[in-house]
Amino acid sequence: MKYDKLEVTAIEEKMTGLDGWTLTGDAKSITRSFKFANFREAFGFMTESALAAEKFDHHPEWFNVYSKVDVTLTTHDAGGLTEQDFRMAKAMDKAAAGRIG
Ligand SMILES: C[C@H](O)[C@H](O)[C@H]1CNC2=NC(N)=NC(=O)C2=N1
Repeated sequence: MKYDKLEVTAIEEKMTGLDGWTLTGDAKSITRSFKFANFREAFGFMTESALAAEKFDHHPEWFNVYSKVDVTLTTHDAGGLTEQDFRMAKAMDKAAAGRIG
């Protein structure tokens, strides 16, 4: 499935409904830093996110150190943001809910 790159106006509208995420200066990706109580919780979040990534065929760029997971979402195939990134952001928020330390 091919997803179209979103226009800046559509991105800005979507950002208003997405708490905690930041649009990067080039408007090609969104980022969020998740902090958990410990590594177990962080890895649980990553495991649940990985299953969502496979389901959506959309994979995060992420960097984990102990209880922190820094996430960047972008659609490599489109060279920017698509519906897939916002779908994945919501799935990751859901995976983090109740786990935030
Ligand atoms: C073949 C496969 O569908 C593509 O390579 C998918 C896999 N996961 C992906 N993840 C992300 N973030 N961007 C993509 O463009 C992408 N493409």
